[in-house]
Amino acid sequence: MSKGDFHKVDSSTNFLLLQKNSSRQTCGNCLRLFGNCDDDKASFIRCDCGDIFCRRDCAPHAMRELGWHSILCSNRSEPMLEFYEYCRRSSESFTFAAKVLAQLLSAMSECETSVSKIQLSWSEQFDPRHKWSELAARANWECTDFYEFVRRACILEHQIADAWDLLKAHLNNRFDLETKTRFAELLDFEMYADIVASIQRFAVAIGTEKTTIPPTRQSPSQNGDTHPALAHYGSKFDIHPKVSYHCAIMNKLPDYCGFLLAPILTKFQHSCNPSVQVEANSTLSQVKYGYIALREIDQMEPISLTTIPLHSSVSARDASLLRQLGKVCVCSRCSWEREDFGRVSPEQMKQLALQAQEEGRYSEAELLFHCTLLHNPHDTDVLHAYGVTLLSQGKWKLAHSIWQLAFKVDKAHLWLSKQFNKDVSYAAYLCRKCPEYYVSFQTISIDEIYLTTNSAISPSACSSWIKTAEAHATNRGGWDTDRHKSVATTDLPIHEIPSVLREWNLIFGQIIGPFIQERFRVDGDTNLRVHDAFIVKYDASDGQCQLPVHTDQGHFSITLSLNDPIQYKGGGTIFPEHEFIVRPKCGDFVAFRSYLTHGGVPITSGVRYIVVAFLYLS
Ligand SMILES: O=C(O)CCC(=O)C(=O)O
Ligand SMILES: [Fe+2]
Repeated sequence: MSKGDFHKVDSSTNFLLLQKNSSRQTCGNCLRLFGNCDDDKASFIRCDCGDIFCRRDCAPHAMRELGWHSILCSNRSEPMLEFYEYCRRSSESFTFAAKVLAQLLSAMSECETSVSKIQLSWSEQFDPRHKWSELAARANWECTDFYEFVRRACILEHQIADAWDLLKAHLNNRFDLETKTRFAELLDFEMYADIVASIQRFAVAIGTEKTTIPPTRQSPSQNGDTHPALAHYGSKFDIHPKVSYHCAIMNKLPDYCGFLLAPILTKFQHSCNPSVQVEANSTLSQVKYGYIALREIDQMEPISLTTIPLHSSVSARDASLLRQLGKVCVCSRCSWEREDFGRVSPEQMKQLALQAQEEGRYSEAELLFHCTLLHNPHDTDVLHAYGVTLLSQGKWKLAHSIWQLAFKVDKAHLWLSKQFNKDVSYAAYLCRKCPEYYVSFQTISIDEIYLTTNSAISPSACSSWIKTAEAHATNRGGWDTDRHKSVATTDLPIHEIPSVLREWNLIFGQIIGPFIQERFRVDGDTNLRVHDAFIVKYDASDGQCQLPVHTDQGHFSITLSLNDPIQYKGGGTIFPEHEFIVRPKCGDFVAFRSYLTHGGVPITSGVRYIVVAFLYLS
């Protein structure tokens, strides 16, 4: 499989289970999250018990006469209320298992599948050799006393028997005689205990939301094609209240909403350097899922996924795995972190570095790339990735020099040659002892946000830049929309438009450079360089009209208006933490430190053109 390939898995035995304590409005069947807007409110239906379902797809499926939710609904059922309360106090695995059982019963009521076929397929898929009570006792086992372990397992055995009694009492009331007879073999303690054990062993936490940290603007080629949900899938948690998986998840994952139980999870081995991650499609009433390759996977290489959260140290991961699977991991990442370096080949080091980079563990990635380069100093792909990791840590100067060095090694490298051309296109500004500039300005905030006020660039130059950019866009078949990954603008890089580049370099040397040096107190003899500079087009009627809140890549950023705010409605650069929107007039710019959170306010009519530049000191 190549990196990013998605492999769909066909299986009828997949279950999505909503985390019951989830306070948000989530469909109990497909886990879709509903917002507060009127459209969302109209698209779900609330059962009297409080659970909600998508009105169109999931409600007819789950709430029909023998739908899984109707089978388990606590409304007007004393035993069911007691069951849920008991599970809350003992183990949530019992609730999840009841849902799985109800889904099996519901599927049976719809087709002619025999009970024995369902039982057989369950044991083939989930291999229920392990007793839940022992699995759960091990999951909570911090002491080494075997008798204590056995004592706990006995208590847990009583718990599952009590839970089953309550559930069975409800199901006995719920079904008529004919249905009971038909389902008899499934309404069996052994089957229920097998389901609980499968959940304990194999269910993985899944989430649907992205992180709330403001993204950084990065170009796609710098970061590879990271899958957006990387951190959110494929982590497994002990489903037992004594192991605080709420805390485990809340601390380590940005957000999540439930669990997936699927046969494929039983087939792949765990690795702390996994080759795939599981993805579930939660928009349909039926669960569809598959796995996505996180890197190139050789045909002979066994596929692996993670069954624990990966953001912890090797000792914490060892402890989780021991509790979960009764063994420790010997993957290359664990060997590296245990400082057993002899077991890690240079190729594995490279892979670990790339993994660390994708997961945002940049200092670890830097060290790994460094060691990889000791073995092979001329690997230009590694040099490229090494630069990206340095850049992500704000080491702009070092990153650019590594790329320049790498370009000298391989002048045919596509990305490196593009970067080289860009670097040599932009003039550097050499900071002086006493910079001179004639721009008047206003201070917007004590956090050093400055707005120029006397048209740093003439309005006629601005309109000629717009005309040239539009002509350039027409010639090349349109504006660029994918130069930046997480926060994309509709833009054109300045270094690709020669006449604009010439004028930019003049203005940068005469106005912008001295202004930045003076306002931000940059030492003399330091070079101020351009990491990226581009013309952005916001169009209210077509394409992009706003930019989400983010931080930039550089030491300083500027946003320069190429047309006047009267030519559009809305717009401007917003600094949400300062509760301020800055709207420079044509030819003026706002300058700030790139780490300040900011965004582009939506325009509601007209077109807004700006120049954005990210600058760094070298
Ligand atoms: O629209 C704006 O004023 C902000 C643009 C910006 O922050 C960017 O392109 O990085
Ligand atoms: Fe920005």
